[in-house]
Amino acid sequence: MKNKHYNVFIIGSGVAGQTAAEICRKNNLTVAIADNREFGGTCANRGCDSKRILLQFSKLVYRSRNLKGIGVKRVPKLNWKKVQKFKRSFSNPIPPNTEEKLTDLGIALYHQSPKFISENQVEVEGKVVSADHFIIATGNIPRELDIEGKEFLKVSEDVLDLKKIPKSIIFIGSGYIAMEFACMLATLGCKVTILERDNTSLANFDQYLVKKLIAKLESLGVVFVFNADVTAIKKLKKNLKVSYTHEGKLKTHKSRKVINATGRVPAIEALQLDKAGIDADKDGIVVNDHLQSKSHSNVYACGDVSNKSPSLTPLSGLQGYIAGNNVVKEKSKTLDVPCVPSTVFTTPNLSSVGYGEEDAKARYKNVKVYQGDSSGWYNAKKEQEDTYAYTILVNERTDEIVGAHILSTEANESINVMAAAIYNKMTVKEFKRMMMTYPSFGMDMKKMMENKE
Ligand SMILES: Cc1cc2nc3c(=O)[nH]c(=O)nc-3n(C[C@H](O)[C@H](O)[C@H](O)COP(=O)(O)OP(=O)(O)OC[C@H]3O[C@@H](n4cnc5c(N)ncnc54)[C@H](O)[C@@H]3O)c2cc1C
Ligand SMILES: NC(=O)c1ccc[n+]([C@@H]2O[C@H](COP(=O)([O-])OP(=O)(O)OC[C@H]3O[C@@H](n4cnc5c(N)ncnc54)[C@H](O)[C@@H]3O)[C@@H](O)[C@H]2O)c1
Repeated sequence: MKNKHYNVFIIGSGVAGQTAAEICRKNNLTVAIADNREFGGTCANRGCDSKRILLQFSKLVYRSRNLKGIGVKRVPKLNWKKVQKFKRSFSNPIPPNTEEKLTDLGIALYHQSPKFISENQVEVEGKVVSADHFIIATGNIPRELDIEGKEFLKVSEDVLDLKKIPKSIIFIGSGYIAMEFACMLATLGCKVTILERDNTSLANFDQYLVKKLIAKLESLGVVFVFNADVTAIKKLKKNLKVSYTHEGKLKTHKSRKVINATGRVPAIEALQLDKAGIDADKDGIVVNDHLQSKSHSNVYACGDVSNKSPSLTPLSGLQGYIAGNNVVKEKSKTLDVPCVPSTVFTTPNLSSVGYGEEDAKARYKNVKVYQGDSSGWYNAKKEQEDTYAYTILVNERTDEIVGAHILSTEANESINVMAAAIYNKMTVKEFKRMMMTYPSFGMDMKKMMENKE
């Protein structure tokens, strides 16, 4: 078997792996990167980017429907084949472009899953490769459901590649993935059923807003079954039959497709981490604030696969930057993330940054909760949108904004203003002093923080 040696061997070519690889290479280290799928990672190939391209079409249909009869004559009919072609015009070039970029930087590429065979060696493509440092950036993969008929389950990337809108679909789970796709497919005429094990959706989001989002999706035809425990899937002639228990009774529901949206887990199984003494738990590879493995100091982990959550693209990029720099100069960077904004890209968006109500109340003695329904406000009414609401949390002692949660058609953008405010420890008074454009959802946020009594 041939032997090779690099200063740094990186596993995974998503945003985390690529960011780390570029930093190491630009600092004149010899670098190799391995991926067992198409280069470029989840977000660009089969996640965020492709999703938002598809969602803009269902949003167009949704918004035209709201304005039908008051200026819009006909709701647009989509040519799904062309929508998919447009999506592929973004995703197809990702793997060759990524490979070209990395090769041009002088980085060696491997197209297989490496396996650790010792503390500083992996076996890949028939070679034994050793390295001074390893960076593991393998991301997350869909959680496997161990039920009868699991071979009939599809996952998020199958939804992204749908050749046509199915007549009916079941999502198991109601987190980010299920809610976004359920919204898209229901808007486009698919009968959507959600079977959720918990008693609510999006458990980590503000539940005052989640309730309103569930009601919105129900108005689009989505059927939610909470406290449902899926036990089996059986193939019928055209449909799949899902069996589940609900309130102590065994029930069944049929649909054309069944999507496993029960969460994503760290992609570590193929790596033989035990051979190198690298510790991992259910959240991923156990790392310190320098993203260095706690059990093996020459190994770093970054992105979704590290045990530092949440699993979102901007945080993976940041972690790749930290891991890469720490390989170049040990302990030069520390992960310190004050607040990470995120959005569930339903229509309307549910966006969140900073503390939730419960955590804010645990952290601060007195928390002022500004909460309300803004569906009667100009910005919602002009779009004929019936769902617009907010929860904003303020530390009463200092007047500092500590959390913001918004459900609106533009929440994905307006939450970034709130992220800047929280990051810079702005008080309500300072926030209100800022000039903003008019009319805008930004201006609305000042009004949200008015005392009603
Ligand atoms: C449908 C969907 C929608 C999403 N939408 C959003 C969104 O709107 N906003 C957001 O912020 N985040 C979103 N995410 C999450 C986001 O995609 C991830 O947080 C991000 O891509 C993680 O980047 P990463 O580099 O850590 O991992 P990844 O991008 O997953 O890269 C890991 C790479 O490692 C490779 N790999 C895995 N195992 C091995 C192995 N054994 N050997 C070699 N290579 C391996 C994989 O093939 C992959 O290329 C979404 C995810 C999904 C699935
Ligand atoms: N807009 C975004 O930023 C975005 C979009 C998609 C995905 N993501 C990332 O991908 C991750 C995975 O998304 P996801 O939606 O798959 O997971 P999730 O963790 O957000 O939600 C999973 C849901 O499935 C439920 N569940 C778990 N096991 C179940 C079972 N056996 N039966 C029924 N329900 C079950 C959970 O209670 C939960 O509600 C997210 O956590 C996020 O990090 C982000």
